[in-house]
Amino acid sequence: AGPIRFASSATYPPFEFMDKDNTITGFDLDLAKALCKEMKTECTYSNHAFDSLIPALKFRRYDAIISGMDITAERSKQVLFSQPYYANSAVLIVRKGTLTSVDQMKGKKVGMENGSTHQKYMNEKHPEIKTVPYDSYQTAVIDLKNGRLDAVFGDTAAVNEWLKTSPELVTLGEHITDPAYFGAGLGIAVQQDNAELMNKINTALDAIKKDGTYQQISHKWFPQ
Ligand SMILES: NC(=[NH2+])NCCC[C@H](N)C(=O)O
Repeated sequence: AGPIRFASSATYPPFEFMDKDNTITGFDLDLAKALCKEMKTECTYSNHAFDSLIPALKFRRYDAIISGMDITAERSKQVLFSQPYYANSAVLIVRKGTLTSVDQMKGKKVGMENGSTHQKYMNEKHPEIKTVPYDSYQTAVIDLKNGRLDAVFGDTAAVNEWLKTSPELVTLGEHITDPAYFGAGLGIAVQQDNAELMNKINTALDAIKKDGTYQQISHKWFPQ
């Protein structure tokens, strides 16, 4: 067997992004590397657009997806998910001094990544809000800053990262954890018929949680 081919959409710091040297990095990458070390397997890491990650996995271009991906019932019809490796919630961000309550979002434009659970949630739960799909969250945040969007909706952990470098942005409203849309956390996905690899990944996850490697990686990317 060849290396395990991991794919991530590297536009979502701190989970996955391109560093200054154009190398794919982040919490998910460190986690995948620790798992590969634990499994004593060679692995490769590729950058791929979020909305076609699952199709590319199904076409066997990759063996595994690690991409800040929510474990949802709908995706579980197409892929096999690992145990959750990170708890998630979602939140809106706006420019400071603009909107102060979610009720004011009616008719406003909110951006999110195409194919994300955030997009589906907004479309179904808030038809009164206009959703604008983006290839990546990075572009959506740029458009929020320059006024083309009124808000962006994403994972709290990713949003917190954008807020660090964008003092003009602020969260709006409560953190949302609707399991019908956001599932029970983030998971690694493999092809549905690859239970063998999934067992290895879950066993390796248990091992790196037990020996402290997971906590070390988590502390590096999510310092408290
Ligand atoms: N690497 C990324 N761009 N990830 C976006 C993930 C968004 C959201 N957590 C989802 O599962 O739909």
